[in-house]
Amino acid sequence: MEELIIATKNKGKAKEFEELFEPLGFRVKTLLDYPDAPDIEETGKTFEENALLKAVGISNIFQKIVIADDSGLVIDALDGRPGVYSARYAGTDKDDEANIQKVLFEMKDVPEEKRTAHFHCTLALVVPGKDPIIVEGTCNGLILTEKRGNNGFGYDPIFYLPHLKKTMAEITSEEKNRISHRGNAIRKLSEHVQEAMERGDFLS
Ligand SMILES: O=P(O)(O)OP(=O)(O)OP(=O)(O)OC[C@H]1O[C@@H](n2cnc3c(O)ncnc32)[C@H](O)[C@@H]1O
Ligand SMILES: [Mg+2]
Repeated sequence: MEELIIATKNKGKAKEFEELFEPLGFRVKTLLDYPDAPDIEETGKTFEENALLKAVGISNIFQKIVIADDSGLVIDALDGRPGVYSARYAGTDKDDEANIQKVLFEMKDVPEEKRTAHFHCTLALVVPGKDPIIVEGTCNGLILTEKRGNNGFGYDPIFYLPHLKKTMAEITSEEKNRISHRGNAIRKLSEHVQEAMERGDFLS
């Protein structure tokens, strides 16, 4: 079985990558399996720049095929914030609760029809010695005024999917993978990964 390294330390993302890539015949490893891997600073101004920084940085260390995910919540009424700063919006890195409370506070006077938002995911696939491949996925929704549901991670409890009448934290991970920004991006990328496998890029 081919091993795929995902350059993430986010447990929620790691679970979704496993669920989406393992049925395709890959053994998914993340940086949670390599605790000594360095933190790559996300100094980019776009999702693409940060995804590339993480994928290239980790691929250079392991000399293996690496995928990185840079993602976030883009809220129209907040001019696109938190955007690339989604993980650290409230200051400390990856404090989901503080990030949600900051968004809810900033959105407190925004009427329902203006609470539109989307999740964005950019994936970078780096095969050593080859040009990187970039794909994107999005998922549209509305920002609620309070949290609902316990599944998922990050901003899922305040991200409402009107067609399902549920938040991203009230649906199962199978349902989330079918419709999410990450699911959509991974489905696009999986074709490139299969092609790399057929070319023999995984043999090293
Ligand atoms: O950089 P890595 O190690 O992959 O993990 P991270 O959590 O820092 O990931 P990002 O830098 O890409 O920041 C993305 C943030 O956007 C939010 N986010 C991304 N995808 C999400 C999803 O599917 N559901 C809810 N929130 C999400 C969440 O707050 C993440 O921490
Ligand atoms: Mg990050």
